[in-house]
Amino acid sequence: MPILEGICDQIAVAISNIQSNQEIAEREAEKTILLALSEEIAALRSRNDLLHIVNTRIKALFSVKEFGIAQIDEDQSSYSAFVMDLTGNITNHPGFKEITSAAYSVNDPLFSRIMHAEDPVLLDINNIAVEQGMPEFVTFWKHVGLQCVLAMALRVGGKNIGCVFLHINRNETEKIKTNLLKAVCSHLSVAVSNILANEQLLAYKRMLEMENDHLKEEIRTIYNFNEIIGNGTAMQKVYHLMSLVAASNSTVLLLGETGTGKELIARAIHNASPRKDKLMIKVNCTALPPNLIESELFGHERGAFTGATERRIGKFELANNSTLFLDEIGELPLDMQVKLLRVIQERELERIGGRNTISINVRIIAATNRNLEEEVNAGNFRSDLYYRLNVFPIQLPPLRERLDDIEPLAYFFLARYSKNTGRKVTAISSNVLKELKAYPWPGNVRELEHLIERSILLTSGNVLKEIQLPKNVGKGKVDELDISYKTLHEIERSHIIEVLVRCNGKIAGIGGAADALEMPPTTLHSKMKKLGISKKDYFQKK
Ligand SMILES: Nc1ncnc2c1ncn2[C@@H]1O[C@H](COP(=O)(O)OP(=O)(O)OP(=O)(O)O)[C@@H](O)[C@H]1O
Repeated sequence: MPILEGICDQIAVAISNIQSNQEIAEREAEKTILLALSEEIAALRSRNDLLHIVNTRIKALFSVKEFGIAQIDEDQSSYSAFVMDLTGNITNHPGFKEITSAAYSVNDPLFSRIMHAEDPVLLDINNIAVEQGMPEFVTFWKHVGLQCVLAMALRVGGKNIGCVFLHINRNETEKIKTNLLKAVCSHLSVAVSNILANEQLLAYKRMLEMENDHLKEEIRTIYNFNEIIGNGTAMQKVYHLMSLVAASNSTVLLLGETGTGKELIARAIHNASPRKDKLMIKVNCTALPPNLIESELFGHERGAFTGATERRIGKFELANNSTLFLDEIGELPLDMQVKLLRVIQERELERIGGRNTISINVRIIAATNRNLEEEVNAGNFRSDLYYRLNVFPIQLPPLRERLDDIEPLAYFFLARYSKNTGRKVTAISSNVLKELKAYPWPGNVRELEHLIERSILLTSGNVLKEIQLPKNVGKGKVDELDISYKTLHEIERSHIIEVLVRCNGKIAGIGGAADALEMPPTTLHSKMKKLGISKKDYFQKK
């Protein structure tokens, strides 16, 4: 017998060894599963990601037929579905949608039991009494014939955040490894918590984006920047700066290439300022010969100089309690720069030939397409005036850097000039839009405006299918391009027209354009004839 006992002992040891080895192997397998799961769970961001992982990994692990994860809602008094398995037949039952979209009280007897348990709770659905306060989905479970549901609380840092429900067949319940299920649930808890945090972040982001859109809209409407077209990033920056400076009295310096909308922006700033009830006064510093600029800006008394037959109020005085827009400030002659600086600093002026000092309250907006810093370094612009003007610079982007704005601008001008010309051109072909976006626009928005105006006149149907863009225009410096953009003939013509406008159309005699241009009236007449300048050019402009 002792031999038999010995054999039995050895068999027992062998069985025990086999069992231990099996357990070790199983534990190793579980560890591998959990490790893989934890890596996947760390990477997931959305409910769909979670659904995918549960469907592909966890379901098979515990022979789960269907599953659902519930979350405790923000108010902490109810719970509702976080994710639902939609792959099984249960989804086809009437009432599934209502049951899974409802919220239930965290104090119901079923949920309380799950939340207070440390281990998974096995629910035999047939035997659950539908007592008072039981959530409605229990009746639904009975109705659709679920056998057993294994429920386990989800917790993060000791705090209940929801629970998982696993539908399994009765004969599978024995095989469930409680410790593995608990470990999986702790991973699921982290996943649910991460997803909720991520969703909250996205919600904040969306809210901020909406607020931002709203603020942008508010800026555009309150400050009435509506007539300015273009909503791209570059223009958004401009609108933002405009809204910051509009209400103040600060001097604004608008910088940007020709035709980028400096005057438009100056008007919008004025219209958004407390001075909006008075007209903004504009002075174009290139339009007048040096000897007229001073009188233009500061006015003159009668008899102050030859030709001063009347007292003249200068633009500075006209702009009192309003805004003075000094366009092309970079062209102002050096001696005028000194005078301008003095008036800006002292806030008072004297008319030419006058004896009284006149106090003025003027807000200055200056604009230039020159690089004023370079002009200062070259000695063409006084540094002290530059610092006085450069209080709040706003740089306007060239059109070639605002590709997103080209289409809305083109349509804006299409609507404007179709209306003006009585044509019904309502669309722009995609080829034309492509061409517009590829062109470097040395003359910026003004050039686009003129091109659309011209093209409308040449179009017969209601779609703009052809445009004539200048050839061989590179992306070089705009100053260089300007030369090819405006001919000498055009410059001379527009300069003479400007002077005629200032001189009220008077050509000869004291205060006449010939005098201002320092040429005999006969020469001016013949030049006007050659350049095709007629009365309508300078009287209409006024
Ligand atoms: N964003 C815009 N939306 C609508 N129209 C615009 C826009 N920018 C410019 N324009 C139009 O383009 C033309 C030229 O604009 P504006 O005269 O303001 O440019 P500018 O930069 O002052 O030109 P310059 O430097 O040659 O004086 C105007 O008819 C103006 O209304």
